[in-house]
Amino acid sequence: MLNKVVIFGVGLIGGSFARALKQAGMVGSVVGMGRSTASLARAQELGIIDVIGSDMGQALQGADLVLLAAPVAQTEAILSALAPHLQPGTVVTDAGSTKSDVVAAAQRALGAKLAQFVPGHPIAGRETNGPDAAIADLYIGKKVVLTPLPENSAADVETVAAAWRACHAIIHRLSAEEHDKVFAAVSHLPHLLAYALVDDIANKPHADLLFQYAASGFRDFTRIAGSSPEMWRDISLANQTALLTELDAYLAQLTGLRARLAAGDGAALEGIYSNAQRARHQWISAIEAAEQPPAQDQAE
Ligand SMILES: O=C(O)C(=O)C[C@]1(C(=O)O)C=C[C@@H](O)C=C1
Repeated sequence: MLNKVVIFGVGLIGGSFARALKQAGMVGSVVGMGRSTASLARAQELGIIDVIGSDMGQALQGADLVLLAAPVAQTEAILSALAPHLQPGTVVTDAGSTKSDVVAAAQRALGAKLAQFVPGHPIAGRETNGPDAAIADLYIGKKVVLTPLPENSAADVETVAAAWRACHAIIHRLSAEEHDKVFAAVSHLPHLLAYALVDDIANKPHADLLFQYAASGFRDFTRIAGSSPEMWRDISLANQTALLTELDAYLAQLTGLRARLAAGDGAALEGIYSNAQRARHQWISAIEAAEQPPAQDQAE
């Protein structure tokens, strides 16, 4: 049970965390902090948070857990502001989609209090944001990747893991570097590609005609281009190196596909499409199989 939880950023991610903890009866009171007074007021109106925090010292007083759920570029500023008020016994975690930059920011901002920061990343989201998008079941059956620091105590890591488990998430662990490589490939690159495709179509002189006929294939491929541009700008830059590596690999794939298309090499195209179709079927089957039994943590 967490008596007091402080959440920076009460949108989809932070707001859903608060809602899930409340639904689980895991939290006494939730204090919301953030840049947008309108969002904080709305979160309070919706019952997501109990109190709007204005004074950092007061907000952190007696807090068991602090969650940073603001765009990753704000991590260092938030941690620097809270560091002087951070008391022993308070555990800080985050929900950032990148981890190496977050760890570096925490090292700079927290200094001797670094041990109290347990980095994390819930692998859940939608293309909508803001407090109105927050739902209690966002994390059910979803993975949360923790990238604990050597400085963290096992008890603090467990505090964070237990909070996410109360949201019915499944805990995994990776190093920050592994995490950033993996998510560059399967999350950050797809977002960049979706934005690129929609931007490309939108900039064509006959865009209206194209959008008029775009159907479910286009909708499925580009759903994530409806996500927050600010959040994805920050993620792209924070994970620049790994994202560039994945983008280069993808460009090479496209160049190869282009050559085969230009050569009219149907067999080669079909070979690539078949390989992708097989891999996708296997991936979907594995997800469905994992969803069957009750949620279990990955062997930690
Ligand atoms: O489903 C979406 O809309 C998401 O963008 C979710 C998604 C993802 O890429 O899968 C995006 C960012 C988060 O860090 C984790 C999950």
